Amino acid sequence: MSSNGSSGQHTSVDRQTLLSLDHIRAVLIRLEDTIVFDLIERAQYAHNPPMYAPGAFKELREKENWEASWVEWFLKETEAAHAKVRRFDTPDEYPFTPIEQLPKAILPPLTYPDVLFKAAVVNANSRIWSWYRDDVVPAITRKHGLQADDGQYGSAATRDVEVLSAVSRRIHFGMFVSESKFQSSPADFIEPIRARDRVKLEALITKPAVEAALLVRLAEKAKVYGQDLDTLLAAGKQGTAKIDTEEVVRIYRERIIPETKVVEVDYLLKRLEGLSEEEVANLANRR
Ligand SMILES: O=C(O)C(=O)C[C@]1(C(=O)O)C=C[C@@H](O)C=C1
Repeated sequence: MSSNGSSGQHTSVDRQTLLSLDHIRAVLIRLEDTIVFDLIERAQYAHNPPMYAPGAFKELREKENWEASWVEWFLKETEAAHAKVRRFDTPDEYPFTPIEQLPKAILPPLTYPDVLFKAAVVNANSRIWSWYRDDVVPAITRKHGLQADDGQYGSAATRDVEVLSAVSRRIHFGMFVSESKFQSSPADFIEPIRARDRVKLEALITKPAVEAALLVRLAEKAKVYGQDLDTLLAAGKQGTAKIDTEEVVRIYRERIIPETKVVEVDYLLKRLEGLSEEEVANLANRR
């Protein structure tokens, strides 16, 4: 959700656009490209297990007083710079580092249109980090050998931070999807929210045709973006693909889409928090 950069202190996209499902889905589709490219970038390097193990580098412990992993330290360093330029002031960006450990923005805050219901905002980054570390990284780097280590800890961590940022943004966009769906028919959601009925809420937000089309499109993107055009053009034969198409599709199917749905449902469960009976009744009567 970029700002217009002017001194007017307003952002460029209005509330109605932000809540339009077409706009939201266009953002999600664009993020597919970013995520596929970022995965390809990370897949150039080996798994490098020490990067993900807490306390694995004595230099980090001694020089930076940092006991967690190398990648988490680099996330904190990167996010500290980004916090200063207001990245986490926008309603679609959430840090992996606890916000209280990050510096304040240098410039005064921008005003964003009130789109999300503030009390319902969720942060899924600790779960995203766990499955990225334990599943995504080993899967996309398997071609270098199981648990292989090429010592490229800086380059690989830079790519990790890029993948994690794009995946996190994509997943937290689920809150905009939820708000949009809620606004279009609040009455359908109120009862399952009050009954804490996750299954019913998940059924209300799930669109199997959208998911199916996404996975088909994604397979094509992974195939096209991951092909070795240099070998094809120079030698007239297929080179080695830069990424396993099926792995990219699996990561979306088993991780990214389900996590987006968890965020959507978690958001909805908190969507009525702090509202009076009258306010909920008004929502229920809105068509
Ligand atoms: O596009 C939507 O309606 C979404 O809720 C997003 C999304 C996704 O993660 O891509 C998640 C759930 C739906 O079943 C379809 C797609």
